[in-house]
Amino acid sequence: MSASKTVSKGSVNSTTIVTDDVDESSKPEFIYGGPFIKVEKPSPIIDTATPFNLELQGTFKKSFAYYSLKERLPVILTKIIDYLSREGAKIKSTHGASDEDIRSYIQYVTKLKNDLVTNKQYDLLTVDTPEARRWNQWIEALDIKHYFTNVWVFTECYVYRRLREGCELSKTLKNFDPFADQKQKSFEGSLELMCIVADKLVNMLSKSDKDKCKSDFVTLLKLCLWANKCDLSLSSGEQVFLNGNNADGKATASNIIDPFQMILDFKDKLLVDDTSKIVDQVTSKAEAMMKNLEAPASAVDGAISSPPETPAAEATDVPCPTKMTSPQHVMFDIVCDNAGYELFADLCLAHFLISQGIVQKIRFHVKNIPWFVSDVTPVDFKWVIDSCLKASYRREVPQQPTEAAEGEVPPEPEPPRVISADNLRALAEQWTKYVDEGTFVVLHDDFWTSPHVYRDMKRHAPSLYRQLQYAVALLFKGDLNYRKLLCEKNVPPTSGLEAALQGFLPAPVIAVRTVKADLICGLPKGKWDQLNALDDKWMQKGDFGVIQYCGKVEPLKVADRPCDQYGDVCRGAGCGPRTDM
Ligand SMILES: O=P(O)(O)OC[C@@]1(O)O[C@H](CO)[C@@H](O)[C@@H]1O
Repeated sequence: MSASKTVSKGSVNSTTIVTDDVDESSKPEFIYGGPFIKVEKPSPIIDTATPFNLELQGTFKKSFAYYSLKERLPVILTKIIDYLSREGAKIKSTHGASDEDIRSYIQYVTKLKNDLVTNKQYDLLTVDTPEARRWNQWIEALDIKHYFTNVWVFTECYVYRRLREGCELSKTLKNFDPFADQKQKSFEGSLELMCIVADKLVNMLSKSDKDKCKSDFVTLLKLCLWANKCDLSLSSGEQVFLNGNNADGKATASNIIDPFQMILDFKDKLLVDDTSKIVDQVTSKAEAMMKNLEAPASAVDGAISSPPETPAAEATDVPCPTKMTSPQHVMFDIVCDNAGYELFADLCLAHFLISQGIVQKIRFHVKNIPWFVSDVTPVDFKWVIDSCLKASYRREVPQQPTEAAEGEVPPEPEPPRVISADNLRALAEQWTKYVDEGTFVVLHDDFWTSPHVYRDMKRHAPSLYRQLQYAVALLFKGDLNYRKLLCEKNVPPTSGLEAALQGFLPAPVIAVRTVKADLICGLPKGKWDQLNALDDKWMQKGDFGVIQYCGKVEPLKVADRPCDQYGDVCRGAGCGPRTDM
């Protein structure tokens, strides 16, 4: 490891990036009463991969966390700086910002990047909001407050939270999303894929027999999985093409990329496939819940579907969640990941579940603030549906001519295949209705943009935990959710999901994720070694995927803590009419 820091030019638009090792061992230190002298301190960086059963962190030099903090995240920050410099005029006119506002944000991001690459201690947030104060308490409670030395997920979340703070501190940039353009471009680049999927989805929506329904449900789960390849944080903002190789990934004049065909082509890359179990369990649990809702409360074994002693409750009031032990609706929850094509795929699954009558509501959990470049925010949720609604697309693809047998007249050429946005627009129209009538509910709890792993949700966000307990199942999309489900711990790859969740059991968990970080569970014995032998970077590329299920659930009892809104005076109802329970 070099004794002194070297600074070299980074690859992105000539912005300077510190590219040597994070090395704290040779910093001069002041000894009281003496001159500045060199004090050798042990380097925090260890030349190894993350050992099993430890949390991922940037100090393991052979881990993706190290590479990510050293190379990827600084590039993401540099791109924001470049974007602000390049598109300053546009940003100023959209947000009514001044040159000074843009300059201040650039300075803010530049300092953040320098602090990251030199492994400084986290700064406290300076905005004064209850949520920022909570962040500061979490930071203050840490034993280790350095970017590389603390747990990777904390550092990454902290960096995205700080990016937000830069906007919060500005008078004019409060609604600025530094990733909005990238998300938009990625959506536009996937338009043809969405048209192709929409054309097939319309044939899955009319009420079908049990077998077809099951096979379509399985297919849509797999569609959702491979849509998770389209993640702009892994690619540092570059557009991702679905069939792997970015250069070859574009559809050409005569070639169509069909996401349904990809499901078949990628069969061997799906390392854990619990889809059949998921479909059986979700459908039977949903059926049981539906019966429960239809039956009068007294007829249902032990279930209190409305709270006891609620004389003043309005018929339209939803009982207080602290007392309610069964939900008001049969609901399926999607903890979303990326906007654009991935959200589109989630909406397709949601639409299918509603139209087949499997559940009555879908709750989409999204991020409150711009997050990991391409994660869905409430604004993104709306523009994705609106953009589908307005989509205009048409391409005629010539069909391969059929060969004529020797001596026979060649058959008439097939007419070209027409790919258009007609069905896409029709679907989006229905999604708009679903949103308006509350069949699709968009929720954005602050917990999703906290640095906490899901084991700790009950402690940090008890109301959210309780809210999740009413779901038939929780579909966690993507790699970041997976890391938080596994408590950011490099568990032995053959350990089961239930053990890895460490007690996070609000409702059945479905984890759907392409592998983009070096942790995994549920693999068959020997598989991990076999994949490592073929490519030691296989866990960093998003080429492989898992669809995993844990059906173990903690029973939902009357809460032992008072109602969030009314405390001890809560009479069981009166928390206001809610659509999300
Ligand atoms: O959650 P997603 O979108 O599937 O992936 C998020 C991701 O790009 O971000 C992390 C690093 O920034 C990685 O774990 C992962 O590759």
